[in-house]
Amino acid sequence: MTTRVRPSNKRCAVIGGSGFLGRHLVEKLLDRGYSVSVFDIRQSYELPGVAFHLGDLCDKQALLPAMKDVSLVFHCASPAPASDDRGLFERVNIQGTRIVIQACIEAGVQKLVLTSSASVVFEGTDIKNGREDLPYAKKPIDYYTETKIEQEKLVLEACDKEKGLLTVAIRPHGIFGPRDPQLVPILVDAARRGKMKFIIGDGTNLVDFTFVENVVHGHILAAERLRPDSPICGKPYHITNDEPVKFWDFMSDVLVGLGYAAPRYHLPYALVYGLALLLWLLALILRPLVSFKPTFTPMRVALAGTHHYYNCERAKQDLGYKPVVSLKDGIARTVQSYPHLRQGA
Ligand SMILES: NC(=O)C1=CN([C@@H]2O[C@H](COP(=O)(O)OP(=O)(O)OC[C@H]3O[C@@H](n4cnc5c(N)ncnc54)[C@H](O)[C@@H]3O)[C@@H](O)[C@H]2O)C=CC1
Ligand SMILES: CC(C)CCC[C@@H](C)[C@H]1CC[C@H]2C3=C(CC[C@]12C)[C@@]1(C)CCC(=O)C[C@@H]1CC3
Repeated sequence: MTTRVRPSNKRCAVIGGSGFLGRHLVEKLLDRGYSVSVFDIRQSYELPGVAFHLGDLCDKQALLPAMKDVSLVFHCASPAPASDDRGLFERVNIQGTRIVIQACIEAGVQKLVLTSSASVVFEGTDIKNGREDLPYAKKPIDYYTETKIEQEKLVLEACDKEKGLLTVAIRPHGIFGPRDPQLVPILVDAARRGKMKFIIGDGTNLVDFTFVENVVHGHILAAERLRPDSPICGKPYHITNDEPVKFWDFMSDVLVGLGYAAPRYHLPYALVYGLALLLWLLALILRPLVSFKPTFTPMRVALAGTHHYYNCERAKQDLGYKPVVSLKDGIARTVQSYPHLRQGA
C-alpha cells in the first residue's frame, strides 16, 4: 500500500479536470501526493482527495473558491473541436482564459500550466519535425485552432516574475488513450457507417499520436520545473510520443485491434479536401434550418492527408522529458479499454 503525503505546496487546481486529459492528470497528481481541486462545468467521476467545483471558467467568482490556497493551476479546459461553434470557442478559450489569468493573480496562484496544442502552427500543409519556433498559423484551419493560438499567447504573455505568476504552455499532439471521447469513438463511428474503407492521399504521411500518460508526464514535469530562475518561464513545449507514425498505419492498428477492417482504397487528397470544404460550407449555410455534422471536416481531412510531426527536443532538454509509454503499448492499452466499441459488441 502506498501512503500519500500532501505537503501544503502540493495543492493544485485542474480546470477541465472532468475531461479526458484532465482526469488522467488528476489521477497522476493524486499518486504523486498532490491534493487536487477540479473546476469544470460538469462532474464526470468521484475520487477520494478531489474537491469538485462546478462552474463556467468565464465566471471569475465561480473560479476563485477552486483556487483558494492553491499554488499551481493546470488549465486544460476547452470546448471540443467537433463543436465548431465560433462564439463558444471565443468565449471559453479567449475571454475565459483572460478570466483564468485574472483569477490566478487575484488568488495568489504562483504557477499556471496551460494545455495548448501543437496545432497552433498547423495550416493544413506539411510540418516535418516542427520546432516550437515555427510561427503561429496565419490562416488557422478552424475556429478551435484560431482560439487556441490566442489562448496560448495570452497565457505566455501573462508570465510575470514581478507579479509572481509564472506560466508555461504544453503543446501535445493527437492525444489518445483510455476514456478518450474523441479519436477512437469518432473513428469507430465512421467505420460502423462504412466510411473507413478509404485512405486519403498515398497513405505515407507521418504524424504524432501521443499517449495520454506521456502528455500528463509532460505537464507535471513543466509544473515542477517552473521556477522564477528556470528557462521554461513563458515558453511553449511540444510533448509527443517522439515516434512519428504513418497516420493510416495508426488508424489501421486501432481499427484492426477493435475487429474492423483496415482502410484499403486510396482517394486523392485534393478531391476529399475540396468535398469536405463544400460540405462544411453547406452545413454552415443550412445551420439555421437543419443541423448536420460531417464526419470528414476540412481539419480532419488535412490531418489525415499531410505530415504533421513535431520535435520535442526542447522538452527533453529543459524539462527532462522522455515518453513513459511507447506507441505500441499505448495502442494496445487503448484498444483494450474500449470493449464496448469492438466490432459486434
Ligand atoms: N485531445 C487531443 O488530441 C488534444 C487536446 N488538446 C487540448 O487538451 C485539453 C484537454 O482536451 P481533452 O481532454 O481532449 O478534452 P475534453 O473535452 O475531454 O475535456 C475538456 C474539459 O473542459 C471542460 N470545459 C469546457 N468548457 C468549459 C467551461 N466553460 N468551463 C469549465 N470547464 C469547461 C469540459 O467539461 C471537459 O471536461 C484542451 O485544452 C485541448 O484543447 C491539445 C492537443 C490535442
Ligand atoms: C474520419 C477520419 C478521417 C479521422 C478519424 C480520427 C480523427 C477523429 C482524429 C485523427 C487526428 C485527431 C486529432 C484531433 C482530434 C481527433 C482527430 C481529428 C485534434 C484536432 C484534437 C485537438 C487538437 O488540438 C489537435 C488534434 C490533432 C489530431
